[in-house]
Amino acid sequence: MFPKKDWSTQERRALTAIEIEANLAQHPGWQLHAGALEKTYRFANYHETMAFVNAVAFIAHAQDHHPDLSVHYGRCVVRLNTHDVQGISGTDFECAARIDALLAAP
Ligand SMILES: C[C@H](O)[C@H](O)[C@H]1CNC2=NC(N)=NC(=O)C2=N1
Repeated sequence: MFPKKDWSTQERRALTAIEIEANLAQHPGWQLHAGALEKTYRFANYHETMAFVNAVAFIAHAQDHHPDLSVHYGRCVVRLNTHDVQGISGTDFECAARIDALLAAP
């Protein structure tokens, strides 16, 4: 029903610490924490938080890249890493940008 594709244009390899720093500078609010990219999104209430969570799940399915989500009443913590390279890849940053775009002003 929902399209799924190998969407990443990124080479599947672990980025170096310098590459991660350079990418973080282009992705406001994201930081490296315990081996993953992490960002906390805040919302007015549970309903808004869950709307965000469901939109992220839709992206994750379509892109076959699935962030860990920690869901709270007015907050969702998103964590991204790439299992097969045991690190952070360009795919993680691409996914981070797509999640941020959900909340960008039209
Ligand atoms: C086979 C499949 O593409 C992989 O297992 C995908 C699935 N979703 C994933 N999600 C995340 N966050 N990292 C991965 O490395 C990953 N790998």
